[in-house]
Amino acid sequence: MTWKQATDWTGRNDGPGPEHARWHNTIQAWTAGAEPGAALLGFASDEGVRRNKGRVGARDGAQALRTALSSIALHEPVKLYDAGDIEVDGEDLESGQEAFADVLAQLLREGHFTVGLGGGHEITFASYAGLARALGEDSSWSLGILNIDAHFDLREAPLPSSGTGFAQIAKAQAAAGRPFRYAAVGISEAANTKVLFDRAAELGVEVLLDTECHLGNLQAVREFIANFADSVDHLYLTIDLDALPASVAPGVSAPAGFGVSLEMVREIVLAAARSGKLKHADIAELNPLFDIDQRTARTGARLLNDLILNRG
Ligand SMILES: N=CN[C@@H](CCC(=O)O)C(=O)O
Ligand SMILES: [Mn+2]
Ligand SMILES: [Mn+2]
Repeated sequence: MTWKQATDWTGRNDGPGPEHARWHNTIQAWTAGAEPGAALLGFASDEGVRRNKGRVGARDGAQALRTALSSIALHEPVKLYDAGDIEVDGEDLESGQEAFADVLAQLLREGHFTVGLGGGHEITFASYAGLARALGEDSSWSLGILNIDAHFDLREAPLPSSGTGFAQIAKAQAAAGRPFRYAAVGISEAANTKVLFDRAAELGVEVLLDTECHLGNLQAVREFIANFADSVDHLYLTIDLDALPASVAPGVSAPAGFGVSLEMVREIVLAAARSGKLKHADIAELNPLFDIDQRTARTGARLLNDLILNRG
């Protein structure tokens, strides 16, 4: 594991001052004790997708998201920090997740809103571990996990992977005597076997299918998110870009044949951001090797920008 703290931010520059603000001339390298703001932490990992027999390349996802964020214009003052990347060494995913959790816990304790940049969806167990560390090891808090994803990622497998994250979290929460509160939104019946649906039911997972997530159903979807957020102390939002249609997000390991529209995913992201409960978010599965003209990276970057600017 390596913590690469310095990352480059460059982009179109139209001049000085807040009227020309973009991400690249606003974001600063994070230093300990900085005034609270939104802090990015990358997780450069291919190992979860490799173990899950997917097409690898997500390791470079965090940097591709930064490139896509760079020239996005900022219309209001915002404190943005980049805490760099935790780089997984070879097959040692577990040390990387541990290191990510450590740095994330420090950022959370310093009062930042934190944003994890994957990497495959194995980032979710690292995010959870960091949140658990920052919230404390007792059982006095409840954490709601809102996953926008075509997949449950509730696999039982000999090794942790990008497909096992929420099963790992369920076990860790049970071991700590805390409830497992998991809402999965955008789930595809075609992309999850009956075994996975049965496991989700056993674990009390709250589910919205991809076919239910459309703008005609906006009120019900908003209520689903609001009810879920109301029922927990803290919210963690995780966005797997493969929830989006393959035309919008081709640069992922497992592109969706149907998918949830970008408008709808943005509504879900905004509902989570405005809940007043959101502590941490991450975005996963961007694989630049399969992206077309930065389509997936730009979509992910826009969602992150809107999430960060709409926190309530
Ligand atoms: N991160 C999760 N990935 C999916 C991959 C499915 C596929 O390869 O089709 C899963 O394990 O279910
Ligand atoms: Mn996933
Ligand atoms: Mn997925």
